[in-house]
Amino acid sequence: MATGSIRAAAVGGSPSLNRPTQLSLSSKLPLHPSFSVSFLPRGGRHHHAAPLVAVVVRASLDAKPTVLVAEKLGEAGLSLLKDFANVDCSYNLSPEELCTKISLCDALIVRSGTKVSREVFESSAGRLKVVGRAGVGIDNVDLSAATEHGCLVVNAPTANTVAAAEHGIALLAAMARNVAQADASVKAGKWQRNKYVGVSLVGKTLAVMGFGKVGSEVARRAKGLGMHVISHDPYAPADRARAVGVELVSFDEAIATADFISLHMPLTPATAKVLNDETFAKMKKGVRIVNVARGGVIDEEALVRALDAGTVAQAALDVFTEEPPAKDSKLVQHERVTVTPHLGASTMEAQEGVAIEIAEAVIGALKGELAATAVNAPMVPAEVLTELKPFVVLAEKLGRLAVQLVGGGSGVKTIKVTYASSRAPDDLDTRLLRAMITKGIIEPISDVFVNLVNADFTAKQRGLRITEERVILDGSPESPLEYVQVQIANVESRFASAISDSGEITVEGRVKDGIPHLTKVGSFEVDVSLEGSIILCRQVDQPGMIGTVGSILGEENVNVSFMSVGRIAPRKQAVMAIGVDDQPSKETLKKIGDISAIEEFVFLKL
Ligand SMILES: NC(=O)C1=CN([C@@H]2O[C@H](COP(=O)(O)OP(=O)(O)OC[C@H]3O[C@@H](n4cnc5c(N)ncnc54)[C@H](O)[C@@H]3O)[C@@H](O)[C@H]2O)C=CC1
Ligand SMILES: O=C(O)C(=O)COP(=O)(O)O
Repeated sequence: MATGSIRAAAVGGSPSLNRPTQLSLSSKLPLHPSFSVSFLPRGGRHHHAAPLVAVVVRASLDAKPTVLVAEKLGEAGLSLLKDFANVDCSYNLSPEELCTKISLCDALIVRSGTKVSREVFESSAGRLKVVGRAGVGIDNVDLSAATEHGCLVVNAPTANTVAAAEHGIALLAAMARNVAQADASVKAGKWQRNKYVGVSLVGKTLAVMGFGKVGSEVARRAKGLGMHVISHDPYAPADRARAVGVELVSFDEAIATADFISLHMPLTPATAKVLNDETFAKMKKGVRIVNVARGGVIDEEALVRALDAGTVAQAALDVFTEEPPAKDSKLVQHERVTVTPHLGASTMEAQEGVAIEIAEAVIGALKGELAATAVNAPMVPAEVLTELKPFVVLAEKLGRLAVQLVGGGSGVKTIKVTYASSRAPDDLDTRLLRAMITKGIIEPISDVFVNLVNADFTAKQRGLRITEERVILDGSPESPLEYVQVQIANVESRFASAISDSGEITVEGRVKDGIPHLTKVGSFEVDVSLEGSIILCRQVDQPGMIGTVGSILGEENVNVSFMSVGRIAPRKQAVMAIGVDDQPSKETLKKIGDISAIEEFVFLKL
């Protein structure tokens, strides 16, 4: 059976922030505290062969969530939101007003004009579960604080791409032909045809810095204008650039050879002030710069110096380090600078699209789905999710069981999870399972709400070290997993039999006909479906035990769903696992404990 390699990995960091650019699915995971997900068998709870149905349960059915829309959002998006939630459109809130309001909101929707700071998450006191950024750039949202507070951040990454690219091209052409300056001059009663002679675009080299969604659309359009387009993007696939007829080059080559530079990278620590005194000095004299990305990628004071020195002939800027910029900003007032007030995404079409995209993402997240555009949660593809659904439930329940077995104030620190599967390691994405085990372990012992967003962070914060191992089995890899084992090391147990021969609290489970089952406790093999709650008893194996315990429970009308006995050998020690639908009273549990053959027992809530 169990053969082959074992891979171990320690988990400690925050969840991956990487996500595929295209993803079209949502998972049903509890991201909102008033929502939970159950997977119920169709046609009765013990009809195990029946297909599973995912059911989203809202704890308080009358409590509509409240969504605060803090910046102007397209009507189509607002109307979707209003069908589902109480919508509070409050624009131009001060930071203090935002912090006050947020404690009454389940979701917040912003554009680039609202800083969603750590204070906002702290002020929400755990109620805020989703921040929707109606646009691309999430540099105005404190992602670390969101993650620490278990708050999902979603954006609308595609609907304004074309608008931003068109604005980039508009600025490029307007700058080259002095459109804004000439317009102001004519309106001031002048007719200065010689002063506003421009430069041509055709045949000039354009360096597109950042070959993502907007950058590639700008490149495509610039090619149509007859420009020679090169690009610098350390992460873009060369074949995607080649397909548009663009060569990817180094940063230095791009800035040194370009007649025009157009910026399309996100603002990150690596791109902050990437255009500065040093890099301006490497540029061709008379270079022209367009920025529709973020103001912070340019050192604005250095740009003023480069304009004054003639290194940079012109600049066209839609974005600024501080928005709005100071009225007396030298950069904004510069004669050879064309400016717009962050209009890249502002077309009727883009705003309609963005509003719908963000409304759907926020509603999905509030319903307990994981939106495709999540920024601070690991993404799990649709097919993987469908396959893993019953294992997701199993993982959480094993975590819950394992932690409830801890006793003696020993402190939970080291958790080992083993996944046994005939799949190759790369073929099994365990992030979701790890998050659910973490949820199962932490939630019964704290008031922290754990979800896919903050699971790794919360584990790290509590000093939990979770290591994952893979047991690779022979056989057909039809099912993603054979069993999952959760072990807690260096602890005592309330139920000594849960300690395996190797010294850890051990619980192991499998999925049978779509239903999660507990199949091992300590070194004892059992088989009980993980529904309702469980009583574990260690006893001397002898006839009549099942009947005795069953009738004590029956007296109190506690329905027994499953019973199974795992024993070392006939008439030796055995562990009996009893699944019960209801919680037995203390007296009933005491009566079970008083049965002379029962050496120890424990009641565990699932
Ligand atoms: N002015 C406006 O209204 C709008 C501004 N934007 C901004 O435009 C920028 C690009 O947006 P999208 O194309 O949608 O994003 P994207 O994520 O599709 O593309 C960004 C690209 O930049 C690349 N990149 C990352 N670090 C880089 C570096 N150090 N040097 C060069 N390239 C780097 C990435 O590999 C990626 O290909 C973002 O900052 C976004 O906020 C987007 C829409 C509207
Ligand atoms: O999507 C982006 O990154 C933008 O910069 C657009 O910003 P806005 O939504 O227009 O404030």
